Formats: sequence, structure tokens, C-alpha cells
Amino acid sequence: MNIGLIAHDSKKKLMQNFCIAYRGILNKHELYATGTTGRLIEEVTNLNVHKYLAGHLGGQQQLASQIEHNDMDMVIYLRDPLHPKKHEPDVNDVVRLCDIYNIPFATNLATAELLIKALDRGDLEWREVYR
Ligand SMILES: O=C(CO)COP(=O)(O)O
Repeated sequence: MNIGLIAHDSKKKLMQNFCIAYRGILNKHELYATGTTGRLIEEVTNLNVHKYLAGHLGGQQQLASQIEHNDMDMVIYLRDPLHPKKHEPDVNDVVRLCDIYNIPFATNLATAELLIKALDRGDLEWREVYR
């Protein structure tokens, strides 16, 4: 499965810890991330991440384009709902595309954990049929 990973700056540490905790599941899948998020994940895990440009330099659009091609099976976007930085792209473009293609999407740790466990159980295998 193809998994998209994006984190606003204040959530990057959380994303790193999430990837450390679930690396045993994540390493069975293809990981795609915006540039900085992907680099930070690779720094603390031995996971291989396909890295797009930095989010604010077009990386988020690159990842969105992969969703638009219905080539993403799950997206975890840890966003900062309280103090997003000015340069940080809006989450809504990605939300909209995930809704169009019916892609499981998490914006917080609780949902991300539910999705990753579901992925490991095989609950998302229907994506291979309908992709
Ligand atoms: O686009 C993003 C959300 O702000 C994140 O991009 P980076 O991972 O490159 O920081």
C-alpha cells in the first residue's frame, strides 16, 4: 500500500515518534512524504521514504497529485489546528482529494493509530480492488 505522511512543523516530532513506534508495520509499505517530514522520519528510523519537495515549495501539491491519480491508499497529515505557520499549506486541498477518492485520512494521532492498526490487519485491502 502507498501511505502519505505530512506533518506541520509543530507536529514533526510527533510524526517521528509515530513512525518509530509503528516502523514494523510501515516498513511493509511504500511511504511518501513532503520533503522535510520525510527527511526527519528517515533520520530517526531505518524506513525508506519517497520524498517530495518541501511542502511549501510544492511538495504538498506533488503528494496531492498522487492522490488525484488514485495512487495513495492512506494519508496521515498531522496538522497543527491551533497555530499553523503562515507558510504551511492548507490541509483542505488534501482533505478534499481524499474525500473524492475515498481514501482513509487521519489528522491526529488517535486516528492515525487506528488506521495503521487497521492497515496491518488487512482492513484496507479493498483499496487494491477499487484502486
Ligand atoms: O506541507 C507541509 C505541511 O505544512 C509539510 O511540508 P514539509 O514536510 O516539507 O515541512
